[in-house]
Amino acid sequence: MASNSHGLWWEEVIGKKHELALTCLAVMVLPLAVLWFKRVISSSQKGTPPLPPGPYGLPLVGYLPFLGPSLHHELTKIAHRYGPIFKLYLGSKLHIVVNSADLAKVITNEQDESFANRAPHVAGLTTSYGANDIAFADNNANRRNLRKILVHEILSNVNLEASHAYRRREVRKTIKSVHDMIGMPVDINEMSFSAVVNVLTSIVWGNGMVEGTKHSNLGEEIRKVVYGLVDIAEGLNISDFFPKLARFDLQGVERKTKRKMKQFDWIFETTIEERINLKSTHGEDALKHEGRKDFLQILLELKDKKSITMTQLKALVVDIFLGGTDATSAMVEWAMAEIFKNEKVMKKVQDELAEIVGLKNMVEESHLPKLKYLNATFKETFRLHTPLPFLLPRTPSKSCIVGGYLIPRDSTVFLNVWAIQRDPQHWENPSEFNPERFLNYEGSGKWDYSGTNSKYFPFGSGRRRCPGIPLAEKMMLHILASLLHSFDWSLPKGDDHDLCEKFGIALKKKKPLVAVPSPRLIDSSLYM
Ligand code: HEM
Repeated sequence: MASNSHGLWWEEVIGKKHELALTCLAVMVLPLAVLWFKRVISSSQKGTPPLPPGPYGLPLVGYLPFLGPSLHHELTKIAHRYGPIFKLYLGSKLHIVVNSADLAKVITNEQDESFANRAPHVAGLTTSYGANDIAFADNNANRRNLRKILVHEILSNVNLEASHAYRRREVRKTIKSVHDMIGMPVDINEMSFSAVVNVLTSIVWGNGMVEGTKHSNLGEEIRKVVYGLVDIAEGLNISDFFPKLARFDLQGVERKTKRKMKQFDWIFETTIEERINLKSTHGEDALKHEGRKDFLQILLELKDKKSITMTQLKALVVDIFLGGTDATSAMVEWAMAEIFKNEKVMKKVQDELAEIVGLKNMVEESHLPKLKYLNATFKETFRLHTPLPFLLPRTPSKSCIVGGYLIPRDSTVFLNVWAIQRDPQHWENPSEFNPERFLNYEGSGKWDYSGTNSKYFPFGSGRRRCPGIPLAEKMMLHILASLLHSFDWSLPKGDDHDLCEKFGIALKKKKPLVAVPSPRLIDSSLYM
C-alpha cells in the first residue's frame, strides 16, 4: 500500500514535469514553427523555388562527420540517392553538388557569368596573395586582365612555339636521368613532377637566371617549395568549413603556407633583383639571341608599363606552378598506370611511336599531334581519372535558379565532373578503359579539352576554364611519349598493380606507381 502510494506520488511528479517540459517546448517551438510556416507560404506565394534536396547532417557540423576520405566517391553515392543536384552543409557552409551534364551546362554556359566567382580555401587565399591571381580571385576586372595576359601574351602560340627549346632540353634531361636508373625502380609521379617543375622553371626564368647566379639549381628550389605547398593544402582544414574559426588557424595551415610562401618570395626577390642588375638589355638580348623573352621578362615589362602590380606578377607565377605541376604529373602517372594494365593499349601506343617517331629518334614536339592513339589514350585517362573531380569550386554572385532549385548567393558549387564523365547515360561501359572511344568519333575536336562538350570537361568549362591547356598538353604528351618511346617498362616483382585513388589537390594514385625501365632505342647515344 505504501509503495503504491509512493508510486502514485512519483507518477504525479513525473506527469507534472512532463507537462512543464511540454509547455516549455511548445512555447519555444511554436514561434519557430509559425516563422517557418510563414516563410514557406510567402516563398511559395512569391514563387521562390526550394533549395535542392539533400541528406540531413548534424547541427553545427552538417554532413562533415559522415564523409570518408574519398569525397568524389561519397558525393557521387549521394547523387544516386538525391539526383542530379543536391545540397549538403559541410560545417556551416552550404554546398551544392551538380552531377549531370545538362545542369553543368546551365552553370558553365547559360549562367556562366553569375557563377563566375570562386570560393577559395584558406591555403588558396594565402598562395594567391589574397586572391590577387587568376585561379582564386572573383570574376573582377583585375582577374580578367591577368587572364588575358596569361592567354594572349604568355601562352600565345608564338611564345609557346618560341619556348619549345627549353621544354625539349628539360625533357631530354629527364630521359637521361631515367636512363641512369636502368634496371632500378623509378617513382613515376616523382620523376614527372621534377620534369614538369624544371620545364616550367626554364620557360618562366629562361636561361639567364639559371646559370651563374645565386640560384645554381633553381628548379630544385622551386620543386621543394611547390611540393611543400601541395602537401600542406592536401589535408582537410577546419577553417574552410567554419569561417568563424578561421582566425584561430587551428591546424596551422595558414601559418605553414605563409612560411612556404616566404621562400617563394625570396626566390622572386633575388631573381628579379639579379634580372634588373642585368639591366633591361636582357630583354633585348633574349629577343636577339633566342628569338623570345622568357615569361618573367614579359611580366616585368608589363609591370613597368603599370599593366600589372608586383603582387599580381608573383601571384600569376605561383598560379602557373601550382596549376601546372601537380595535375600534370598526376596525369602522366595515371596514363602510365592504365597503359601498364592494358597490354593491348601498350602495344598500340608503342607501335604508333615506332611508326611516327622511329626507334632511331627521340620524340619531338612536332610528332605529338600525329600520335593519334596516344592522344586518345590521354583523353580516356582524363575521362576516368580527372585530376580535379569538382574542378575549382565556383560561387554565385547572386541567388540563381538551376534545375528548378534555388542556389543561394555565396554557396559553394561543386561541378562533379568525375561523375559526369562516368555517367552510363553518356558513356558505354563507363568504367572500362577504352581509348578507341575517342578515336571512333567523327572529328576528334568533338572531344577536345575546350570544355564545349558538357559530357567531357576535365579542364573545366566557360569563363573559368583552365587557361593553361596548350602548355599542359604539350608538357604531358611530350613527357609521356618520351618515356614510352625511350624505354620498355616492367613492374617490380610481386607488385600488385592496383588503380586505387587518393583524393587531394589533384586526384592521385593511392599507391605511387613504381616501374623499372630498360632501354628501347637502338642507338644508345640518343640517351646522352
Ligand atoms: C594537366 C594539367 C592541368 C590540369 C588538369 C588543369 C586543370 C584545371 C582545372 C580543372 C581548372 C578549373 C577550371 C574550372 O573551374 O572550370 C583549372 C584552372 C586553372 N588552371 Fe589549370 N590545369 C592544368 C595545367 C595548368 C597549367 C600548366 C597552368 C598554367 C600555365 C594552369 C593554370 C590554371 C589557372 C590560372 C586556372 C584558373 C582559371 C580561372 O579561374 O579563371 N593550369 N585548371
